[in-house]
Amino acid sequence: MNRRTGLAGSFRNAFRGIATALRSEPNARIHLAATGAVIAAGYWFRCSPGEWAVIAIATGFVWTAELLNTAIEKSMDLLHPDHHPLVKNIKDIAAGAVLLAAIAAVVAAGCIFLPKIL
Ligand SMILES: Nc1ncnc2c1ncn2[C@@H]1O[C@H](COP(=O)(O)OP(=O)(O)OP(=O)(O)O)[C@@H](O)[C@H]1O
Repeated sequence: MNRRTGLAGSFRNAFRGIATALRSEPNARIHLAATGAVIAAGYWFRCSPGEWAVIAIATGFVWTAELLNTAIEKSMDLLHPDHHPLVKNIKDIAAGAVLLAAIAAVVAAGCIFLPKIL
């Protein structure tokens, strides 16, 4: 924690970072819509506390991957704006992390909601 910023300032900066990602990344807005849909489904199907815990972990995992991916993309754009095969590898690997997190979240959602629907 930055002493001059303080705890409230650190939270403000973190929320500002999330808002920046939401404004600049279409994928982050897709995650936001998906998060809203999953929360609505959780209420609709009256999920148990254990199911809510899985939903929270899976959703947080996807958001964490997306925000880190965005930070890596922006870092690379700042450090090396020109086309470079290594930048491509770095960005593709970061995007791969988001994809894996999203697949895991879809599997978790399927395990929770499919038995309630079928
Ligand atoms: N400087 C670069 N050099 C080489 N390839 C790049 C470079 N910038 C982007 N790319 C390629 O284009 C893809 C998309 O990069 P971009 O920075 O536009 O992210 P994005 O469109 O926000 O993608 P994402 O869906 O991963 O968030 C990268 O995964 C990479 O394959």
